[in-house]
Amino acid sequence: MSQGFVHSIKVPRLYKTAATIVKKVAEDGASLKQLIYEKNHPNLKGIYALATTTLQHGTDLNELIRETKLLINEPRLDPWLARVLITELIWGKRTIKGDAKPLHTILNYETKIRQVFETIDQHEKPQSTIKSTERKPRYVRINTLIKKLDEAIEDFQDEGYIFIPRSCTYHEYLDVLSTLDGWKFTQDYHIPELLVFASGTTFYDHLGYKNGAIILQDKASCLPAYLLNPESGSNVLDMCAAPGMKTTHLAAIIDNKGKVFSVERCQRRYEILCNQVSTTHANCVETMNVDAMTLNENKCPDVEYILVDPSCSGSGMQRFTFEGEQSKCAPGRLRSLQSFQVHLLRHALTKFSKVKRVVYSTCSIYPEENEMVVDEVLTNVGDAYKLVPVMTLLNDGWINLSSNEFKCKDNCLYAKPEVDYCNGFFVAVFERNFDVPLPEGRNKNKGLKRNAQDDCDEVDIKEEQSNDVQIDDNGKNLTVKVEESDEPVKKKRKKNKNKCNEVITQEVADEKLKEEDNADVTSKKKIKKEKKIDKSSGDNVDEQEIDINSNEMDIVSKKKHKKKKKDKINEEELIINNENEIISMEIEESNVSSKKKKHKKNKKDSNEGTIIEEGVDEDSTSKKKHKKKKKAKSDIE
Ligand SMILES: C[S@@+](CC[C@H](N)C(=O)[O-])C[C@H]1O[C@@H](n2cnc3c(N)ncnc32)[C@H](O)[C@@H]1O
Repeated sequence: MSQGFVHSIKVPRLYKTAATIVKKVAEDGASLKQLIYEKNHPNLKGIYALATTTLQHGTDLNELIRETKLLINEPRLDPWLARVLITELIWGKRTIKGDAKPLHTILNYETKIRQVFETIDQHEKPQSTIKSTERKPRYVRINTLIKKLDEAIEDFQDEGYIFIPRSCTYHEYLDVLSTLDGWKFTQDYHIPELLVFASGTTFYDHLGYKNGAIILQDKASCLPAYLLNPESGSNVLDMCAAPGMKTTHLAAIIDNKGKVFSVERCQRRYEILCNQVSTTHANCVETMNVDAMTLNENKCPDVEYILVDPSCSGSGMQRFTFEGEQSKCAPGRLRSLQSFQVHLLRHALTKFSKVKRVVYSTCSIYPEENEMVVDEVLTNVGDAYKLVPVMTLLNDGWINLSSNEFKCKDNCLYAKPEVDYCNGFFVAVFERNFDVPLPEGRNKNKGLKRNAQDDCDEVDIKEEQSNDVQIDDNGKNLTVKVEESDEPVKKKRKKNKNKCNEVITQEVADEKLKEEDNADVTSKKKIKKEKKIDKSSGDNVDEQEIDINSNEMDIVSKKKHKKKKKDKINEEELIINNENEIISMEIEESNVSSKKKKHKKNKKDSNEGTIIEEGVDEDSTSKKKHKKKKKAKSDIE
């Protein structure tokens, strides 16, 4: 630990509070006024002025930060606080007083900032406010396993919401969304059970949310299950299931008739999945804590529909940040993700002889994880599958499609936040041609060295990114990560270590297949769990890249030592994503076990549900809040 930096001088509360408010307004579309009045601060006027000015100069601030490379060179500096301080320096009092470290950092850049400011001023850039299109509406999926859609709409009307009937065309619908405010709500143009409320509408205290009747799920995340559209009574496989948003959507689509095999490799996320399944009364779901690459027809018989929604870069989730440009995904990481995605999708397409339709989705906007994955797999499967043009499935009501430059042409869809008012997303729909036999041979995994820890990490990073976007202004059990947004990915991954630690190669997968064919499934699961826990206590994985090479092994063992130390002092921070409705929770070991108990209890008493976003025990909440406060405090200092 660095000895030179003393965490004693606090950032003035005015700046700290303004930064928190700006963040919430920019990312979540929360109401500025409401947030201001919530704050019990002697200088409300000052905060209001500072926050509004910061928001008004969003574009200029982005440019100033980019040109000065401020956040690149100062990764510990909270970006929101930086914006507030620059605002004070340029448009406010023109000076900042105080001895806290972030203030000094900004002052060190003052000359540079002013120089850049001169140039952007000369260009007479328009000073923008946060555009309404940058605010994501609040999507509420009605869980039709618990409540009928028309009843839900009526209930909301009884609560005072004003229903705008479903639009006739997609363009008309987008117009409605652009003006959706206050108490208005409407029905999604494509997905009937999805209702859309004004940005910032909160439901964390809503009874329906608590009892699983309503699910806060972004439209993008609803598209895969909607497009897979399994028939009631059929068997469905969700290969990458946690935290279970799409699994439970699938269960609702088949009306709990048939079966959803819901597979999650990471144990920590598996527990969350089980909780979500139980809360939402998705009784047709059979959860499996295994690697999807080990699945076959014996384990998941008669599967006709498969959803492949693998870990990805999460680049589609970053739009709602204030950042003008996205943080780029390292090429190595992207390659590794792509290779993993290809293997998983190919497995889905080739190992289940009865499958009719497979949907592949990512919340990435990189062609490397989308068109390029689809193209590669299409080459492997030949004519045994064809892509269904998504445009026809959506009755011509979509705007952004995959690129014609690829083999998959414009058959797949992209959701674009600035157009579709939802997260960035990609979906491809494959349909089986039973006239052509499936290609023979193994799904070779040579060079594929992803492990369960990687998956937990990948998702966590994505979730953290999306969490920055999704924080609810009501904030129940949500973490406002003011200080950490620019923390390097490497560090975040370190934080999110958990029990899963299983290197998956083809050899391992094959061995598992053999073993499992001979073993009773339940006892096998137990053994696996024990194995994982054993490994996690001694092992560790490289935190930077998924492809571990021999040089990195040294680093790994050093990290082992560091991590052990760190683990003792750090509580585990768990961020759950439904890729859209995110919750950040700090979970202590005890919570994990109490969750397990809770899950068991829920199974017994299906009327009592725990809520995924809230999945923390009530009595531990205040403890966590305290810890959270402490952490935020020390970080900002
Ligand atoms: C994008 S998330 C899935 C989100 C989920 N479909 C939902 O809608 O709630 C990807 C998940 O796949 C899991 N995963 C990654 N590789 C896997 C594998 N080989 N087998 C099973 N699960 C895997 C990750 O741990 C992660 O939870």
